[in-house]
Amino acid sequence: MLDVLVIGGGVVGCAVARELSRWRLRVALCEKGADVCVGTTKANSAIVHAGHSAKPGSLMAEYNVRGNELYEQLCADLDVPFRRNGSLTLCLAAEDRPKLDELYADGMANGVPDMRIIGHDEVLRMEPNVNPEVVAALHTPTGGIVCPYELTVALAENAAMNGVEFHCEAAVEGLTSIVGGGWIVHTRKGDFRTRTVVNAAGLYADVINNMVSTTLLRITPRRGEYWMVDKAYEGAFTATLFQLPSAMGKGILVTPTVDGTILIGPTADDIDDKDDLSTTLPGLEQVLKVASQTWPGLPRRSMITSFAGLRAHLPSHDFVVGEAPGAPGFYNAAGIESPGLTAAPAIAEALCRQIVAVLKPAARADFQSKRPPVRRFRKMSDDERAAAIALDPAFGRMVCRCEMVTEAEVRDAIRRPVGARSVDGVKRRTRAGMGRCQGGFCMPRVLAILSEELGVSPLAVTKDGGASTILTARLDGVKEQSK
Ligand SMILES: O=P(O)(O)OC[C@H](O)CO
Repeated sequence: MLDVLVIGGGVVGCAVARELSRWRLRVALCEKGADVCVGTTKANSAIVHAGHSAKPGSLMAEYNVRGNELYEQLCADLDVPFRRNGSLTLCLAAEDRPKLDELYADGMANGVPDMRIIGHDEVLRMEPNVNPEVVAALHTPTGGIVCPYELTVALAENAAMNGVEFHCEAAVEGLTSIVGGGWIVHTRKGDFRTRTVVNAAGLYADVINNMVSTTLLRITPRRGEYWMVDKAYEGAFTATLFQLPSAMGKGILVTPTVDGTILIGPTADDIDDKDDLSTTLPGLEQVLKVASQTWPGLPRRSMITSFAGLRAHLPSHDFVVGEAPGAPGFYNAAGIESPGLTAAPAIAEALCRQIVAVLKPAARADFQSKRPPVRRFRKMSDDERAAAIALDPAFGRMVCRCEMVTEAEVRDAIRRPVGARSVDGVKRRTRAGMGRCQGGFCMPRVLAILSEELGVSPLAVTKDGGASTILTARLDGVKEQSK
């Protein structure tokens, strides 16, 4: 029997699993998709929020500020790039100036450190490419940026190193309570008997909660559309740039990413379909229009891709974290929309504390807080590159030219714990396919390496699990696998 079954392999589920792995507990995680990080976590603004936008007194505010504090150490332990680039919330019209005071007051109430309201000249000294009509801005130096996939994969790897079992393509179909305590969780990969359950199912956390709790939840998918600007504009901004928030959220931002691109978006549209990740012409036009108010020089012709993500929005607009009413041993992490990425380490800390108080396990003396560093060719000096190639010639074979990802890195991403099993799995772990050509050059090579490493036909390799195979048939006389 398990001690804890975590449902959902997004950033919250993986953070909870990793946190629980500090203790002598038998922990497993089941994920509906073919990989971790394929739901809400895979498409968001990649921001570590300072915490001034959350309503004082809310769980969002509490976990935002605490999560932000935890980021430095967490990312250092997991070898995940994280930058405290600070954020500016811009006031672009004189009549809106009092709104900055309100945000500042909320930030103070939430315990956000070192905030300042700065005037037009100082904003432009800090960010010369910002709209020169800016009136003033709230500067929050503790704001940061992180890559959500690198973080989630790293959390999963580290949890697996510490004994957590991962089961992908294991969608939950039902739960049965066990007389005397505990749950049987019925999944597409079989039944799991467990003393406790953590529901971190993202957009589906309401469906899972409603199977067991006396308090029903209803999550609305709130779609956000984005554009990604080419790396040629790296350095255009240092800070994350928000405009003033509205009833639908923090609005369309402009932010550097840890990988050198610039992300703009998201829109905020409530929709019905929890899986509808389509982009729309009006949505993408809206992003360009609003982002141009922040960045008048926005290069419309330098977008390398567009995408949409879905936020798991509850009408209360707050996180639901803790044991669910009427369901002993069943813990929710539901309604985790923005600032969920920021809050994930703090939600994990809180849920782990609650579960440990009930199960009373001993701490693991052999917990390994660090995962083996990832060797990223693009970040090596010339001497380091030469040494890496001398030891492993696969570092000398470039797979993705845009992002400088070598064969050695692709193989490593497949071989690591909770390793990549699809082309997009490799992309999320290495950035192969995330650059200017969006995989046009590297995808066949990644596919061939996956086929070789996994020992399957190239015809069976998928883009992102399920039925998403890429090749449809073998041509007579042509070898299946190119080397
Ligand atoms: O509009 P919000 O409040 O859902 O925030 C989304 C932002 O991009 C922040 O991550």
